[in-house]
Amino acid sequence: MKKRSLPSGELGLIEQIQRDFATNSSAVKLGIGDDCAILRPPAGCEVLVTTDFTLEGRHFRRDAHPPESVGHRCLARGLSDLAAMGATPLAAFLSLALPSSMLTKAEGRTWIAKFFSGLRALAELHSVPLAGGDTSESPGGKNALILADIVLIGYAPKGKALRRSGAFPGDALYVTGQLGGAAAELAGMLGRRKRIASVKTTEDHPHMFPEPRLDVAEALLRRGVATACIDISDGLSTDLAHLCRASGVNAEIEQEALPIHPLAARLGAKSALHAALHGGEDYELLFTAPASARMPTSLAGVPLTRIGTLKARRTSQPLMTLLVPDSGPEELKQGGWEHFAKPSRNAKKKAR
Ligand SMILES: Nc1ncnc2c1ncn2[C@@H]1O[C@H](COP(=O)(O)OP(=O)(O)OP(=O)(O)O)[C@@H](O)[C@H]1O
Ligand SMILES: Cc1ncc(C[n+]2csc(CCOP(=O)(O)O)c2C)c(N)n1
Ligand SMILES: [Mg+2]
Repeated sequence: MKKRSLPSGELGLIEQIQRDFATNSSAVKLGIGDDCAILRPPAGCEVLVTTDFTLEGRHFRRDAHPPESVGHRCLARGLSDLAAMGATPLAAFLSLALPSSMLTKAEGRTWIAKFFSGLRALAELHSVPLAGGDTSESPGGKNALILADIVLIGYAPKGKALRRSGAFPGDALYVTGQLGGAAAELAGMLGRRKRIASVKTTEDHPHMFPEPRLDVAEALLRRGVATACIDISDGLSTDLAHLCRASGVNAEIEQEALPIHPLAARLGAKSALHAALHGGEDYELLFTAPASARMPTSLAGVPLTRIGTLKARRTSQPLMTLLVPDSGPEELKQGGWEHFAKPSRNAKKKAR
């Protein structure tokens, strides 16, 4: 968002957003400015919709996260859900509640401008128009928080969207990219005394600037090989459990096959494994394909790693098993992020 015309009040901010996100996308027949947007999905496609909160104190901290990262991650969360189903983005909608001081004070206005510049950079990268939203003053006076909700509308050819429920016993299990990097970077950020003032590049920042795997998902859909898919937002162990339950299968993971992110590897073997299995917010894809399918080592420039195999559902056996080298199979418990868990549970997991 350009700094020359700083927003004043709700209408000023909306007009600024309208100017900065002007679009000539043929998918948006009517964008920001009326009671509803009018979208035009391509013929022969189904519409996919997802929504995600970005809440101060829960998903980011104003004293730890650069505002560009907050804007980027706000959109990335929704784009990653579209990628998980093989969908192509059509438009985004942003609902934003801001403390009133953020519009009246220069520091607050700068924060808002940087938030939007982070969001817009990712939107431009993936050609996603911002077609609407809502703006409100968040309650709480001096203690008011920044609350954002992003809605993503996407499309996929009729009947082709990938689901969590399509996997079969015997299928191979793959992940994109590397695991544990987001948790490792976040732990480093929360351990610092001051906010990171500016970042030179969005590359190699798995927590601050995750890269939603839209291109990989599109390539998977084109190849028609994936049977099921989910994105890793809450941690591999938790999201794999969702896929297993939805597909009615058990899973076996080979610990040694897990592609550990270098930032996690630096924490030492035990913490690195914990970050990779339970860390969350890596926004990589976890997908399945018949074991006989030929899978390339990378798709759309992103490495693919086979990390395990699905088994027939047996309630007498654990839903998920970890094959540990030199020790044998262990039950893999669902240990990722959970809202409403006791604060110490999620916090302890980060510190370990
Ligand atoms: N308050 C709600 N009302 C209706 N449906 C909801 C509500 N909260 C979640 N859901 C639905 O429950 C399902 C799982 O939601 P969840 O937020 O856990 O998605 P996810 O993709 O696993 O996680 P993430 O939020 O990290 O993307 C989705 O279909 C979602 O639309
Ligand atoms: C300040 C701060 N503390 C902790 C975390 C970690 N965290 C928050 S929500 C979440 C899971 C995904 O969220 P959701 O289930 O809402 O999609 C994770 C791993 C963070 N990002 N910022
Ligand atoms: Mg998801």
